Amino acid sequence: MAQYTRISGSVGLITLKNPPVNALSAVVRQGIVDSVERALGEPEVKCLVICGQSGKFCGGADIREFGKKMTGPPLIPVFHAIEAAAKPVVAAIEGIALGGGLELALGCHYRIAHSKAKLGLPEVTLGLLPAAAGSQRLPRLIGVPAALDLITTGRHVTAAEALQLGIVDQVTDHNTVDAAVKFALSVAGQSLDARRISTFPCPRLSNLDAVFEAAMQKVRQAARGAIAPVACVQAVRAAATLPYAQGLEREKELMATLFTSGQARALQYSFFAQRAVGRWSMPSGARWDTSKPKPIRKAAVIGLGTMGRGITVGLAQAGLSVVAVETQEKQLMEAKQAVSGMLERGAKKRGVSPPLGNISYSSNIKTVGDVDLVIEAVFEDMALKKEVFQQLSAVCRPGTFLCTNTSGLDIDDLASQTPNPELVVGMHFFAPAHVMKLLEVVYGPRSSPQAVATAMQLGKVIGKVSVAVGNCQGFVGNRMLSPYLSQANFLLEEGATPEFVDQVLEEFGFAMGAFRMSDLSGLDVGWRVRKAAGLVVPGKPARMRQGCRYSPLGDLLCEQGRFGQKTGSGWYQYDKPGSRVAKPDPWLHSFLEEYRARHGLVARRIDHQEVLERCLYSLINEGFRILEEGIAAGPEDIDVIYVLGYSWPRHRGGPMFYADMVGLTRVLERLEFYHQAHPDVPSLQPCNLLRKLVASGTPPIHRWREVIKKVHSQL
Ligand SMILES: CCCCCCCC/C=C\C/C=C/C(=O)SCCNC(=O)CCNC(=O)[C@H](O)C(C)(C)COP(=O)(O)OP(=O)(O)OC[C@H]1O[C@@H](n2cnc3c(N)ncnc32)[C@H](O)[C@@H]1OP(=O)(O)O
Repeated sequence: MAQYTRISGSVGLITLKNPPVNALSAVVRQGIVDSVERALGEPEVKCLVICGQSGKFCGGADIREFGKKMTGPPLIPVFHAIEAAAKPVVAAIEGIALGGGLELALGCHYRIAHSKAKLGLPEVTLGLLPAAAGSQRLPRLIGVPAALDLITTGRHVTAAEALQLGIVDQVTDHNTVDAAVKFALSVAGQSLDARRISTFPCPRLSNLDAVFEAAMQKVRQAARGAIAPVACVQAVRAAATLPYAQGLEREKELMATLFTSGQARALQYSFFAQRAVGRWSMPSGARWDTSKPKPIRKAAVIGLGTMGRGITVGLAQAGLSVVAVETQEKQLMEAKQAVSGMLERGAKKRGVSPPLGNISYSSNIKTVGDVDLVIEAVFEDMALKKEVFQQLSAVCRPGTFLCTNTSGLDIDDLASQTPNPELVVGMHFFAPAHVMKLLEVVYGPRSSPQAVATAMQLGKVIGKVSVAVGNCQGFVGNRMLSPYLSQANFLLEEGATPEFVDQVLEEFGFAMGAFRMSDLSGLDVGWRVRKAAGLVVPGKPARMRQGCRYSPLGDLLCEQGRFGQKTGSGWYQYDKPGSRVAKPDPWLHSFLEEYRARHGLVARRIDHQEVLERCLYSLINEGFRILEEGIAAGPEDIDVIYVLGYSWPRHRGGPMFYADMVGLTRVLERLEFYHQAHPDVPSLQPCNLLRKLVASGTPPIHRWREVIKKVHSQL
């Protein structure tokens, strides 16, 4: 609702009340209309102030209303009524003014913001555009280039930047509502002619076409097929070239296409999924709301390779004390220098001082005796990790949580090295660990709910989106990647090139195709895993292993020292080791031809559809297996992992959401088709849960959990 009160005798105060973020639901919109009408009708009231309760101005339109029948007054006329008011209306912005929240403020005559407030038009991140006149008012207020930046990226700006841009009129460190009331009283009675943004001409640009061409090129490059950023540029162009009323019409037209699009659905699903994963649960019944995390003040990181360094930076930046341990003195010195550099660069970006003093470096593992939690980040080798865990058990004080940053090793096996396996969990970071948002928190059968809650909470403290997953080889992300990469390799055997497979996957929206990504991560990583699993038979590149089809192509490249970018060659060639520009490699093409000839394989024409379906549906099928086994609690967990950790295009929601969009029946049919053609590839065999979902009438994704529960109860 919106509450109307009179303060200081002559100020009408409208307070938006809709926890948690005062979103503009139908009731709130109606409340604003009623309150404005009332304030304008009261002769004693000289001015109005609009604020939000609990220190939050407004988080925008109520996203939960999208897709439902619209009720209540639409936003545009509400904001026009405010702008047209004959008495000054001041927005008192505390906390947030986002999307419709900022558009509401732009409808007001003045804006006062608290210094800690954040403002922005993030609609583009939800597959929309600021269609409550934001795309028309903002360029008129701050000019086209700045408006294009804010609207196409959706980035939030601080109050200081908002002041500099001209979005707000004043910033205060004190009580914002008091400041707004004082301000409103000071301007009461003055003409409002120059305060109605919709009447402003859009600031002229001499190079208008060039500016919009450049903006369009930039968004198309960054958008990976997303349509909202393009529509945002078109809407701002309308503001720059058309009278306000016509610009509004264009805004409406563009919004109409976006509003019902699959991309908007996917992005809004992704928004809620990212929040839903915080409400984790384990098959044991342990849950986020019944498991209390222990506060972590001091942590240790063991092993200062690339991952350990990034984790140390993340912890220190979040204000924790960190003991960073590396037993090799030379490595320790190098790591210290690298970590300090990372902290300094990060601090410079954020305009703060680097938290160098939060870290103490040591070459002795005994120095971790007084920490609350340890993150082991040594080389991905089980024997080495076990040794470290035995040492940690001897030196850590009782109750210390022992976490391992493994990307797929058995958590339970590691836990068995300690007298307190309940304190052991996996914390699978993604490189670069101080940048990537995703953290897989892996629980073993003996991990305590408190250990899981603590790791999940620590992830949040260091700015990660943490997803709790069960223990299995590769956990969720890497396990699903395995059939995807296998299919990509099989396609090469059958006639495709790495460039073609990557092109199809990149057109779908991945930042990098399977081969470019493998070259970046290092081909030796998978090689080591396959060796440990007994799959690599040097000198004998047979195409079957353990009764299933196997492609030794990756192993053969590794045997030649082609590990990807770092060695200057892999699936592609690079100018020099470490170079990032992948070029098609004639050597690889002849290598593939020779390989096919040696194995009696005849290259055939493979089309886009086959590449996409085989790579994606095999990955999705593994996702269903993961749900069936209870390794992930719901499809949202998998989708968040893929969007944040594996560059799955956000506007496609994630693999499980994509399967829902394509239609489960279609996914099942195509898997059946490909499995018939490749009966020796078990990952193409549709899994039980997928069949059950189709048999139970293909319920929409938000109802899959009901079927999963039934499957679990039958196991
Ligand atoms: C045919 C044409 C039809 C046209 C129809 C036109 C209608 C629209 C017209 C105009 C365009 C206007 C569009 C918008 O305004 S879209 C919304 C823009 N706003 C945002 O994108 C903000 C989204 N929220 C956030 O970024 C964050 O939540 C936050 C910064 C506000 C707060 O962050 P934090 O403190 O970390 O809390 P949480 O993120 O965990 O959120 C708490 C809780 O609140 C829920 N929530 C947040 N924002 C909204 C919202 N705008 N609507 C509904 N619910 C919201 C969030 O989901 C959390 O709840 P939980 O999921 O249950 O955990």
